[in-house]
Order: sequence, then C-alpha cells, then structure tokens
Amino acid sequence: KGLVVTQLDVQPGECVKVKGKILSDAKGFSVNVGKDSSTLMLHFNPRFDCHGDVNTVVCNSKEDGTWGEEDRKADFPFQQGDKVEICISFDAAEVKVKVPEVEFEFPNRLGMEKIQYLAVEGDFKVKAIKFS
Ligand SMILES: C=CCO[C@@H]1O[C@H](CO)[C@@H](O[C@@H]2O[C@H](CO)[C@H](O)[C@H](OCc3cn(Cc4cccc(/C=C/CN=C(N)N)c4)nn3)[C@H]2O)[C@H](O)[C@H]1NC(C)=O
Repeated sequence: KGLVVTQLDVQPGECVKVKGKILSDAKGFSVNVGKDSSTLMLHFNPRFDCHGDVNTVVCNSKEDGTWGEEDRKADFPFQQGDKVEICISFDAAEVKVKVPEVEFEFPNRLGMEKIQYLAVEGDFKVKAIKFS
C-alpha cells in the first residue's frame, strides 16, 4: 500500500521531505498530504505511463472523498530509477513541491492550516522522511 504517516502537525512554512527511489519500471507514484486519505491538500502524482498519461505530473485535491479539478503540469523532472528528494511546504494560499530544478505550485483549495497526514503510494521506494 505504501508509507502512511498520521498524527502529524506540520505548520505553514515547515517542510515535509520525502527521499526515495523511483522503481525502474515505474508506471506512476503519488505523494499525498492533508488531513487524512479522504481530505487531501495535495495529491502529487507523477505518471510515467498510466491512466492514459505519459510523463505527466497530475496534481489534485480531495475533499471528503471527492476529487477536485486536475491540474496537469508542464514540467516532468522525473526518470524511472531516479533517486529523488521531494520537499512539500504550504501557506494559506498555496502548496509548493520542490524537486531538484523545478518547483511546482498548487492552490491550497481547502484552506488547510496544517498537514496531519502523509501517504506515498505506487512505484516509489521511500528511503527517508524528514520534517523541518
Ligand atoms: C479520461 C478519462 C476520465 O478522466 C480520467 O479520470 C480518471 C479517474 O478519475 C483520472 O484518474 C484519477 O486521477 C486522480 C487524480 O485526479 C487520482 O490520481 C486517481 O488515482 C487514485 C489512486 C491512487 N492510487 C495509489 C497509486 C498511486 C500511484 C500509482 C499507483 C500504482 C502504480 C502502478 N504501478 C504499476 N502497475 N507498476 C497507485 N490508486 N488510485 C486516478 O484514478 C484521470 O486522471 C482522468 N484523466 C484525465 C485526462 O482527465
């Protein structure tokens, strides 16, 4: 199922860092932060080849189990087999996802004031997580 961390209390301006390795035959993976699995500030979903998407980062929010509008990003700074470090931070207006060379932004649609939940799913092997 993947790594799930609950009972977090990450405040605006703080950073959730996920270090790991993308599988060499990855089809996709996702990093999810929010309140719980049904209420996500951000579903960050790089797709190598899945759901009909090729090399596309799909971002979305989820409110009480209902997906919001998808936001497909132009950049795709990932390669199968890569080691990556993904840093997520947020403020009242937006969520930022920093990876080497690229920073993605996504609106804080739900106006969440803290991150209590982190889940990493799919073709990604988590090596470390750090909260700073
Ligand atoms: C065109 C038809 C209608 O439009 C499509 O409609 C689909 C269903 O709504 C959307 O898809 C949905 O989009 C959502 C975001 O909005 C979530 O990503 C959701 O996934 C949830 C989910 C996560 N997870 C765990 C997970 C996450 C990542 C990888 C894996 C597994 C890797 C597989 N590895 C292998 N096999 N080696 C597993 N499971 N389900 C996805 O189903 C498509 O984007 C959308 N496409 C477009 C262009 O609009």
